Amino acid sequence: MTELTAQNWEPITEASTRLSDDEIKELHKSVPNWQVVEINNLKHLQRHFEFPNFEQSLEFVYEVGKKALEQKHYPKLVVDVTYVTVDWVTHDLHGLHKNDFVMALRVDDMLSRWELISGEKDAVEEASEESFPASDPPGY
Ligand SMILES: C[C@H](O)[C@H](O)[C@H]1CNC2=NC(N)=NC(=O)C2=N1
Repeated sequence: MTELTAQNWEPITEASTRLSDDEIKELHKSVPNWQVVEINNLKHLQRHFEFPNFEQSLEFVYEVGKKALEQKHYPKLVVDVTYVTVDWVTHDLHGLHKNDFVMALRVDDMLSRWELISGEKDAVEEASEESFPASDPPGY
């Protein structure tokens, strides 16, 4: 099979069609932790992520949201205290497109760096608190 990569994005045009079941099966091999689910006769790509607390769930959703904004391809995000569900579908095509698999792969790539990302954030917060203590913000 041709390996899916995070760069495989294709613009949706009038010629674009949703994937066939065989194509879905093939692309699914690149993101095995995601599930293909059928909702109201439409196939979606979903993954459930667990986090130790709501803060982490929210940070994760924010990072996924930034990826979505970069690409203007938007997921359904369900945030609960200790889990997040990410759901991709290409609404314009009423089904799955390769792009949904590309986005899933980008989320997986981001997750593999997740500890690093949250670690860096903590460090940044500490540094800015030192420079501008909450009791004495700049300009006050
Ligand atoms: C014009 C605009 O780019 C399109 O409507 C995009 C926006 N983001 C989208 N996101 C998703 N998930 N599916 C779409 O069909 C879609 N369409």
